[in-house]
Amino acid sequence: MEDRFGRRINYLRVSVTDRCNLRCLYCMPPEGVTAKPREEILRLEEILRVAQVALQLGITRFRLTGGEPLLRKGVISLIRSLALLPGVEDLAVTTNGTLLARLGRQLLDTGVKRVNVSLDTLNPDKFRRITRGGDFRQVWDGIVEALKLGFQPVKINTVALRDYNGGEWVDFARLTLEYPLHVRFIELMPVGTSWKLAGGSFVPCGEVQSAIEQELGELRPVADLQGGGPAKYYALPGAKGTIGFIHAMSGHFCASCNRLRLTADGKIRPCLHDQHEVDIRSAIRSGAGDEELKALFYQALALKPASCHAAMDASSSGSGRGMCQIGG
Ligand SMILES: Nc1nc2c(ncn2[C@@H]2O[C@H](COP(=O)(O)OP(=O)(O)OP(=O)(O)O)[C@@H](O)[C@H]2O)c(=O)[nH]1
Ligand SMILES: C[S@@+](CC[C@H](N)C(=O)[O-])C[C@H]1O[C@@H](n2cnc3c(N)ncnc32)[C@H](O)[C@@H]1O
Ligand code: SF4
Ligand code: SF4
Repeated sequence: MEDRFGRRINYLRVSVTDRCNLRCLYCMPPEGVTAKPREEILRLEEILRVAQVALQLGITRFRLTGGEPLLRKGVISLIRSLALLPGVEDLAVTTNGTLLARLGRQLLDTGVKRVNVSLDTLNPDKFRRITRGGDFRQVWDGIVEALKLGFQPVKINTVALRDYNGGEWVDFARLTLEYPLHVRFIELMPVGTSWKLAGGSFVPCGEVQSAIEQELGELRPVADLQGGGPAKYYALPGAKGTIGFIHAMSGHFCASCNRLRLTADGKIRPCLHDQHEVDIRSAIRSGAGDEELKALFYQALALKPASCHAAMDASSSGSGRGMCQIGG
């Protein structure tokens, strides 16, 4: 599929649940988000149906996200079915890692080869603070298990937050010397309203890169790692892993955007930062055929903006769905 700006769209981010077992302060409000009633959430077979239609349209890469995707009942069997669909070239999961030690083996057996794990601090107390109660050890054990099992690449997503992990960027970078981990620093984005709690901690990736280079020497650019995302990758001399930067705010990458999103409640969302959505759930439930569902994808494609400068302005008030409801 190609959109009206000539961008090739071949990637669908699928949010399989709006629930999460953490409440990261920039993603969720302190009281959590009221989960949608179960009947509003796409059933597993409905997600598969959407994926089958997407494949017919040339979407070949899929990422499961959420909320916390590994919390969704039946997610392993969903992933196994997705992996078996003809034409799927890339299937990956973005997770907070809390269930990875437990489910890693089953996940690998589905055919998924790579995982992205979110981790914003290496300090258990800070981790508890940022995630409002999470256990650092669970996530770290999950990451170690993923490496042991042979997931490749294992990427770490770290939102750069001056007041919360400002002293740790170099420690994260050092991880790539010791482990074949790919640490990506992400700029905080104004999505929903919760990000505002951490808004004052926004740091551009350039500053993180300078801090790392000052301490550990120049970062050399490396070829893109396996993936379909916007990160730019670098490495330290002799490192086993890489360091990536996702300049979502300071140098956005909309001109090469390749993706659509499917929310847990069955809406195709053309852009992370734009409130437009196309309801595919109602169509599926009223018995629409593949051609009608394809038409909804084209409708979403037509709504895809060239970029979202206004919404991505850090001074934006933020509204609409939060990251945990869109899937990042
Ligand atoms: N602005 C913007 N941010 C995005 C987009 N896609 C992913 N991100 C952000 O990038 C961060 C990492 O996303 P991941 O779920 O790990 O996915 P990815 O980086 O696309 O994955 P790879 O395929 O491994 O490259 C998250 O904070 C996302 O919100 C996008 O299209 N636009
Ligand atoms: C919404 S989470 C969903 C998947 C899973 N629960 C996890 O944390 O990996 C996906 C990604 O979005 C990132 N994220 C959430 N809110 C963000 C924000 N306001 N700005 C930048 N990244 C954000 C998280 O750090 C995570 O890496
Ligand atoms: S970033 Fe992921 S783990 Fe943290 S609250 Fe949001 S959905 Fe949950
Ligand atoms: S902000 Fe929207 S257009 Fe830009 S890269 Fe993200 S999803 Fe694509």
